[in-house]
Amino acid sequence: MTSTCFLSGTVAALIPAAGSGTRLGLGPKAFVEVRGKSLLGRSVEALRPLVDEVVVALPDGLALPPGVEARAIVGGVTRQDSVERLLRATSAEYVLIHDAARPFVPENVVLDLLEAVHETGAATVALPLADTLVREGRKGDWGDLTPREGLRAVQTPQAFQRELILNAHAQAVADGFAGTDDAGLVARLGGRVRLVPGDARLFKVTTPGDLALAEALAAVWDGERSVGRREGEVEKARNTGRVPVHFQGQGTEAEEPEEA
Ligand SMILES: Nc1ccn([C@@H]2O[C@H](COP(=O)(O)OP(=O)(O)OP(=O)(O)O)[C@@H](O)[C@H]2O)c(=O)n1
Ligand SMILES: C[C@](O)(CO)[C@H](O)COP(=O)(O)O
Repeated sequence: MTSTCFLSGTVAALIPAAGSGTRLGLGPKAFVEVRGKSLLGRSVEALRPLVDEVVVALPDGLALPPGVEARAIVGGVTRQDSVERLLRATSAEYVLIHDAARPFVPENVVLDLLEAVHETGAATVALPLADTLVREGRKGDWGDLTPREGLRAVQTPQAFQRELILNAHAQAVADGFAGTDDAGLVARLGGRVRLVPGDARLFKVTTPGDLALAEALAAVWDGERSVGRREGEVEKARNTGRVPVHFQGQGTEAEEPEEA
């Protein structure tokens, strides 16, 4: 059990990392390195101090990169399959589902999410849009303008009571519904999903251009860590009771572990 003031159960970070990275074109994306550290390693490193255990879904036949401290299982054919397997591989009361492909995770965002999930059972980070939005028309020309007010770009991490999101996944399978994220599976059943303000640094590394951006951001991000600023923030949060778990480093029991 946790020693939180706002969550009374264990929390597992579940990281789908079993994609093939087709759009990036450098092999399985989670293993691609930015300034000497894999995207997966960066995601695990950011979440591990804030949760009870970290479980990762990997492509069949691949092992965790050296130094990445997590439990690994074999992922599925789609992201949704991989997440469903991860959900069955933990018995934690709460889960934080996070794409390995989003390597920069500000801890204040995670703490906000965990606070929100206590109230609603489901929460995601979502970013207001800054650009004008238009649907492409004929011959690649300007089509219909889409008002951007109220629109949000959905990111990860997303936080859930595990039973709630397990049920939403089971219902999606039963309905043959393929979603693009997990919060949407709860929302399609009428469940409430709290939106927590996102962060531009949580962008998903998808195309080669994103990798260049990640390299540039990593230079700043790693610099902050090396002077202890980010760890200091976690310590401060822990001392004020904002970190929702004791972090003893122990895992929770898996229902159907399929070790990678
Ligand atoms: N069968 C799959 C497909 C995707 N993912 C994970 O889901 C996250 C988001 O997926 P995406 O960015 O689309 O990654 P890829 O599927 O690797 O990329 P692409 O679609 O370009 O092949 C990634 O961390 C990816 O590893 C997964 O665990 N299992
Ligand atoms: C889950 C997600 O990151 C939320 O924005 C996104 O939908 C994943 O999409 P992908 O095409 O599987 O990368």
